[in-house]
Amino acid sequence: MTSPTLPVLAGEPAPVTRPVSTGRPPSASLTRALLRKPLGVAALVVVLLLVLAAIFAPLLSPWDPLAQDPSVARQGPSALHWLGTDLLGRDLLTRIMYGGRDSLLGVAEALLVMLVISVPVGILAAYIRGAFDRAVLSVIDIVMSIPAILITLASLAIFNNSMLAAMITIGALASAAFTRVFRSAVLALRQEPFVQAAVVTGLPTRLILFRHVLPQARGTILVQASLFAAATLGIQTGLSFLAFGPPPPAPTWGGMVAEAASAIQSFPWMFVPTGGVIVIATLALGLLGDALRDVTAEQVQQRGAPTRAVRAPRDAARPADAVEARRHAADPLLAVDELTVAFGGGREPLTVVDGVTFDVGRGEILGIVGESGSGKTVTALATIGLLGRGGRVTGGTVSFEGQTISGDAAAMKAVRGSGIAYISQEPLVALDPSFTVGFQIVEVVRRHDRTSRADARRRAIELLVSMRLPDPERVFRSYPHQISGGMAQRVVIAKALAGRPRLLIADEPTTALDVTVQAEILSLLSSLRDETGMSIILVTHDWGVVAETCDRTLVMYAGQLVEEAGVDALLGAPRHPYTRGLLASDPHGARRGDILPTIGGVVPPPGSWPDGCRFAARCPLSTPECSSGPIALREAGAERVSRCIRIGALVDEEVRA
Ligand SMILES: Nc1ncnc2c1ncn2[C@@H]1O[C@H](COP(=O)(O)OP(=O)(O)OP(=O)(O)O)[C@@H](O)[C@H]1O
Repeated sequence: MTSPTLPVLAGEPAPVTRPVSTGRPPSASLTRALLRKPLGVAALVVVLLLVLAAIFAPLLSPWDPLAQDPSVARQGPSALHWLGTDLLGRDLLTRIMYGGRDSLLGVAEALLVMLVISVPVGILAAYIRGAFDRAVLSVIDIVMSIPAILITLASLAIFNNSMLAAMITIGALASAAFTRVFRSAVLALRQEPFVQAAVVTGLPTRLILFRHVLPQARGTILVQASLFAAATLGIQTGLSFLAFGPPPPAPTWGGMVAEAASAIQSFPWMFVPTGGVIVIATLALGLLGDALRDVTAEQVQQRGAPTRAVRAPRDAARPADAVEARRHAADPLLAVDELTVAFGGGREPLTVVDGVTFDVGRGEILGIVGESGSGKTVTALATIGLLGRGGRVTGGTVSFEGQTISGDAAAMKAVRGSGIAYISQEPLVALDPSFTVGFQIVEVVRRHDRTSRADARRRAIELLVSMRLPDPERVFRSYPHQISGGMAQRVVIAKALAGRPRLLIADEPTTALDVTVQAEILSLLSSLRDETGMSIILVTHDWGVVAETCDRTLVMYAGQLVEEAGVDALLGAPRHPYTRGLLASDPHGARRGDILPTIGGVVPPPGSWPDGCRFAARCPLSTPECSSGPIALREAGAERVSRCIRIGALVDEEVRA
């Protein structure tokens, strides 16, 4: 018999699920995956049979569970009594079926209380964070330090042996540990691109939680619910074994085992069916939980690791660069001033973007280029307040249409979706797999236009049409996994445009697409700018994209802006050796048979930046002066700047070439 101890964390938290492409609505995929596990199916069938037998006991059994008949007492299995009779001649199978009502109902009560408390509190704590999260964590610590079994016994004493009171107490106390599990699951989900994409389209938190976060956490919830039910069944039967709960002659599983134990020498058979049903029910619930956990883990593996690992080398202490105030337009749409971003908490956060200043004019397409790790994406994400966990703006400001939005959560929220929209390089992960494309666009249209469902649907179709999609109606009805990468990127752009943003930040929007589709998407972005006057920030590695699409370009290196110029000027005559090196190694300009030049060495990682020019170690023009101290940005011609003190040598080489 299981001793009555409270279930705490029933195993490792299951990985959060995000269904993968299976050709079916993802809501069905967890069930279908479970049905492919024979042990999981067997466990599910056993649980269902036990529940049905308990519910329909009066219909299924011809015997009265309380009717005694001493003439047939202590009998083994027979045609009349399939599992035999007990010490007073009552049919054992009938009593087991009726007894299941009390035990299974008790488990259901505790489960309900546990879920009602822990799911919403865990999800809200992870999503809202801040003071609420801290308060929740403190309460969890306090509740988990309370000796649960004493409180359960006390509640039985206070409420006159009421099993309902005991089960409510167990559910409430166990909810502390499960709140922690669900909180962790949602913390991981918060980083998922489709949740971030929902945030960036300006959807309210309530909607994001119920439509996009809760359905994805269902795998974790189901796993924990099954494992908790298995543990609670042990407690419930343990309590009835100890004569808590309904008094004899009412049948209870624990009470029947106690009766069997009293006659273990004279009638050992009675122990087999009465103890057996508890063992089978507990095993089935446990196996069901295990199968669900396997299924959710497999789904997570299939979709790959969702978020980037945090790197934490030490940051070198450096004096701040003197960045000149530069404005290309009198009234820029977006003004970013000395933006500095760091990751990691504690006393030594790691700076990854360092004093970046730039504007975006109205109707302008601004490119941001640089090698991997130079800080392009972090700059773009910080602009719209979407830095992941551990990332924060540690200096500088971001202003949109003259209003400072950095450090002002309400202003940032108001601007997202309708002022600034964001699209990432992986369109498929930016779409919630649980909903059709149409539903997701309509949701954003309705949020911003506050219009009827029919009007929102019309506008969603119009948006899909304007994305030059071949069969917009079909795409509207499709789930994200049913469309190609190119179509998905158009859908993501349509969704981003649903709020009529004035600025679109496109982070490598064509990287995951094949060359033809890349060209189509870029031409689509250019014509959107021409037709709507929308500004665009285009983060890219590709000089071809810059040449064809952008008006002006920033070159970033090791967290800094190292050159900024109009595209023609930059491509024609770079004024930083890094830009020149990047252009020389561009495969677009290479001729067949030529060996493509590369820049020797690697970008120094955050935390290892030198005090002087960060490119000096890789620069063919560097002199000792380059490494003597921080290099400030300087004018390098009309409306262009460069962070290089060797511009003269660069120009000389250019003239000689
Ligand atoms: N979540 C994070 N935690 C810690 N460091 C991070 C995180 N995200 C980015 N970084 C670091 O910030 C620096 C800049 O990264 P970022 O993604 O902005 O570079 P990038 O120029 O956009 O590169 P890529 O072209 O490969 O996307 C890198 O050194 C990166 O390791």
